[in-house]
Amino acid sequence: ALFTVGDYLAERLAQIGIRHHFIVPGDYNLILLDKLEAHPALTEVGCTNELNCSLAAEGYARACGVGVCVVTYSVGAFSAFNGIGSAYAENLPVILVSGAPNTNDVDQHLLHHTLGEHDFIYQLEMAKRITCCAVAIRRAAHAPELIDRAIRMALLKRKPVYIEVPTNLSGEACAQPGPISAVVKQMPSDAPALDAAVTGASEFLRAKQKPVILVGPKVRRVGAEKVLLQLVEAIGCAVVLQPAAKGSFPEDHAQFAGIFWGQVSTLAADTIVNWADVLICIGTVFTDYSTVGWTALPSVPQLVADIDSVALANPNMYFSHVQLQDFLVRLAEAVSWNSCTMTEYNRLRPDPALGQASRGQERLTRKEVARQTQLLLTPETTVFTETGDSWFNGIQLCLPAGAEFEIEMQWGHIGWTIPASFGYVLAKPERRTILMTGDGAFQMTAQEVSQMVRCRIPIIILLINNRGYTIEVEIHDGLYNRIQNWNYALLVEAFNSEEGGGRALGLKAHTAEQVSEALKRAIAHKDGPTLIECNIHQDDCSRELITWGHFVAAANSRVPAKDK
Ligand SMILES: C/C(NCc1cnc(C)nc1N)=C(/S)[C@H](O)COP(=O)(O)OP(=O)(O)O
Ligand SMILES: [Mg+2]
Repeated sequence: ALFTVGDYLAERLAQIGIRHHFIVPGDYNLILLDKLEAHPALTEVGCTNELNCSLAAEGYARACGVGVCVVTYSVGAFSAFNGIGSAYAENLPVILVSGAPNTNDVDQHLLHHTLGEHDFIYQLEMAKRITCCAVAIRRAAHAPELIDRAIRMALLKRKPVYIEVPTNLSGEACAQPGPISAVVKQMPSDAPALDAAVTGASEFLRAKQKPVILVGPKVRRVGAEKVLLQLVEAIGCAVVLQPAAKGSFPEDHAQFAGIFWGQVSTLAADTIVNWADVLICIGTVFTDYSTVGWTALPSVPQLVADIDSVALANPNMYFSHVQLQDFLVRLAEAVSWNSCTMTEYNRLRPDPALGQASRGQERLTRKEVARQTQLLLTPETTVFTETGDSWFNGIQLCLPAGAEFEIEMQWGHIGWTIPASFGYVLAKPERRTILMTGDGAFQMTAQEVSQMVRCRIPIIILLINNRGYTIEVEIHDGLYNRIQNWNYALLVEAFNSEEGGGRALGLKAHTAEQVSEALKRAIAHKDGPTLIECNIHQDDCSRELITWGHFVAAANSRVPAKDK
């Protein structure tokens, strides 16, 4: 049979480890979808809309390192751009493939699913702004070079890419692909830079007494968790995590000293950070949200190890092209033991707060839901926490060894957990996946529960119904933070169809007793998702959210600088 452009793309996707591709069909991508579906290693997964399609690919990339979503031109791609923004912000290689108009029509005719003008490059130009590489195939002969370039850049930069395929090229003859090693080969560190960075860093640290390691969200993105552990155990110092890095270091490790989040830190992490005389920042990202409105920007000198660079505070030096993995391994060999901050932290470590169980019939509280969620956690559990008070409830969880934690703190798209967990579970079906989401968030992407039913995915959705946008209320309230209340339990059961698929189970809980009953049923329900609507009072939110909200509101309301 003829080997085509669509076959080339299918083969490359399979070769980089893709086993599921997320799609919404449209007349510009149907031939391409046929070619992808024809590949034995690829399984097509339909999504209810392109926002969810791109977020499902983002969640898939969290589980297996790369994801792909295939949409139609403009009406599809514009919605998918939001999930691509998340992939960019979260350093995830997601490949956005968009169908496009027939090449014969370009600059000749006006076409549907376009802006209705003789302009066929606007989408490519938009994609360039939110990806590390955007290509549009205009002739079949160019397909191999363009496809390989885009995929290679996605894997090298850990950022999304864009590939535009006109509807009449997918089925055109195309060269066969050469070895995938040429596409996936990583760039090794520059040897002199690596040597100098390690020497400089170990001298810099030798001159310090109280080192603390601060782990950021990028460590997991380059798979550096194991070499991080080597460095941690070579120094012996206290280790704290940024909130978006939760899950990338074992919380049962003796050196774990909590989540550092300024005034809303856990386990007194901020006290040891404030005592340190040097912070070893590994894969860290300091934003208004992660620094509690800039009130928790560390002020001590830092050694900053990023994805492919190292920066020292003294001497003030910068080393580019030093891969994080290489640097951590070499630094672990070079550093000397210094457990002084660990000794000090062990004196500061707060006693474990034993959540008091509420009595069965009392009105349900946020704390009680968090307490019962904690009891659910096992080494096989993955927790997705949504932007909202769920962030603060999730961050407080103590993860047993092996438990995984996903959060989208940089992009912060409410509703992300539903499609992202759907994508994630397709790549990691063996894990028990639990979502902590809010009523406002759920209303953004609820349709994707329908695909969990269709694919019989037993995700447990803990929907905290506090009647509105509570984070926003705590930052700055107004009528706009009120939303229409839904019958969430009834809604998910509307996705059950006689024509097949699994079954969604919708449960309501108003008391502690009802939550524990519902959780027992959720764990037993394997043939599809279970949504447990946890009804709590609208003012019942974490004190951390209130504290954090005050500082973020203050940061948001700074008057313009004079010279602007
Ligand atoms: C509206 C908005 N943020 C603005 C926003 C608006 N649109 C998108 C896509 N993402 C966003 N973060 C946020 S955090 C709501 O409080 C979320 O409400 P909910 O899901 O109900 O959670 P809480 O009640 O715990 O806050
Ligand atoms: Mg809410």
